Amino acid sequence: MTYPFLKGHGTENDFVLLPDHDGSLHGELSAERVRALCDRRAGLGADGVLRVVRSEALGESGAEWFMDYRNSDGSLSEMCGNGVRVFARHLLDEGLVDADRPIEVATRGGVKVVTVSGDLLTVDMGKPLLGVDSTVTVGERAMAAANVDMGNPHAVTFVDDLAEAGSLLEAPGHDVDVYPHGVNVEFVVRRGEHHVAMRVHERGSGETRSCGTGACAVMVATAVLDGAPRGTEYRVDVPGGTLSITWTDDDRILMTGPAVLVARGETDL
Ligand SMILES: N[C@@H](CCC[C@H](N)C(=O)O)C(=O)O
Repeated sequence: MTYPFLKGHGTENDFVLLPDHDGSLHGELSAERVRALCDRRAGLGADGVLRVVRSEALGESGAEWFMDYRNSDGSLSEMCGNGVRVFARHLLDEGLVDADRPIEVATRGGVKVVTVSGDLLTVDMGKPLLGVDSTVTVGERAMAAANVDMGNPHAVTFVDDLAEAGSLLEAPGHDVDVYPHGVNVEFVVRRGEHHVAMRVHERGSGETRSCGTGACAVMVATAVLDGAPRGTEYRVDVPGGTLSITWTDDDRILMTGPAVLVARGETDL
């Protein structure tokens, strides 16, 4: 069976997009197929898959389009911040939405609203939830970590040097009582006023070059430590680029960054 695909990325967090407007792929997209698509040697290679489907085809409501996100190991996640921007870029390129109007994208973590300004897209990521702090471990070393839920779970730990995260070939250890469904772990260093840099180990995908929800969690944890007033914009550098993030007066997180599509073709699913 051949199937159309696109390849895109947001700050080098890369995705295979599968346009499936009528939802006919539903039973076909097994975890095994997702792993095969994301395989960087034997497949197309990606950190995750974005299935582009009309909500009504899934019996969902809330927005016309639903982002069915899968990690590269085939697992589901509630949300993908970079993915939402790339998803919206695809809808724009295909003329399926209007750049002058807010674009609504339903996700397992609720409806996200995207606005467009040239090459940059801003996502209203919703309200962050601060949970119980815990520790993450790298090798023998335990590090205190802030707990920020951006629709998906994050543990944010501050370090003096990003090399302290180690190779990240293996997932950092985490407290399973605090994160029973696994966690994305961010390591953060200060770069300047309202400016940080991070590395991330993503649940289900390993180390990636960017994580949008992770960058938002990092911004929230940093702003709390700083006692920063609402409305302060933070710059969060990731290995694949830079995201700008603001915590608004009405307790919402706005994330701005690029999203590009780089290829299209057909794949043997
Ligand atoms: N890269 C994404 C997050 C993808 C989901 C994550 N791995 C999880 O399992 O929660 C982003 O840009 O937010």
